[in-house]
Amino acid sequence: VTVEMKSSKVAIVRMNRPPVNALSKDLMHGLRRTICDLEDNDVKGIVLTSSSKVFCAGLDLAELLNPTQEFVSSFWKELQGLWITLYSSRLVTVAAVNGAAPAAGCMLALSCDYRMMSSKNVIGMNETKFGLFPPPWFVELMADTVGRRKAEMLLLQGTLLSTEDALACGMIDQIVE
Ligand SMILES: CC/C=C\CCC/C=C/C(=O)SCCNC(=O)CCNC(=O)[C@H](O)C(C)(C)COP(=O)(O)OP(=O)(O)OC[C@H]1O[C@@H](n2cnc3c(N)ncnc32)[C@H](O)[C@@H]1OP(=O)(O)O
Repeated sequence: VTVEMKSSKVAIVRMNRPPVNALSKDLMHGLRRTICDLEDNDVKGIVLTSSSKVFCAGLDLAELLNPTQEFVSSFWKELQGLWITLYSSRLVTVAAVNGAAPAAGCMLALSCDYRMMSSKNVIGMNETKFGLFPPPWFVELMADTVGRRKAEMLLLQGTLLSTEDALACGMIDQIVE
């Protein structure tokens, strides 16, 4: 995770785990620590974005291949901790979605106060496409953002929306070129 101060009050927080910012346990820990440190330093707002062409590919599936029970438990704790920290942050949080944002990548964006997204990208929770279902708090985030029925349809079908369709249903707030 890298931090660039745009002024004394606004920080650009970039996920920097090539090639796709898959959320490993370490990346989730680093993100949470970064947000907490900025909160402790009188910063007012952050822009969460990526240093590569993918915003965030969601959870690191490689780390979740044949894990021990202990690892899954600590991974899950880190995921929940990151979500609670970002969602409930006192900072003004803006997601600048500058690449694909599937699954937990979408969760990160939906946990922010405002979402802008570049065109020709995709965002959504596609877990059902590979036999998983998003955790309940992912579901609530989506329902709070786009409405319950729309969320049900998107989540059941594991739909990834284009930037334009995401704007049309309120999943994002603005398209930025
Ligand atoms: C304990 C938890 C239990 C349940 C949780 C349920 C909730 C789950 C939430 C999730 O987030 S699951 C993850 C869902 N993510 C995806 O479906 C995204 C999959 N990836 C893609 O669609 C694409 O990779 C892309 C993000 C659109 C980027 O495409 P691009 O063409 O730019 O890159 P490429 O596909 O060639 O990938 C490069 C490289 O990265 C590896 N990769 C991609 N995604 C992941 C990932 N999520 N985890 C780990 N690794 C990933 C991919 O395999 C390539 O690796 P390689 O170069 O070694 O082949």
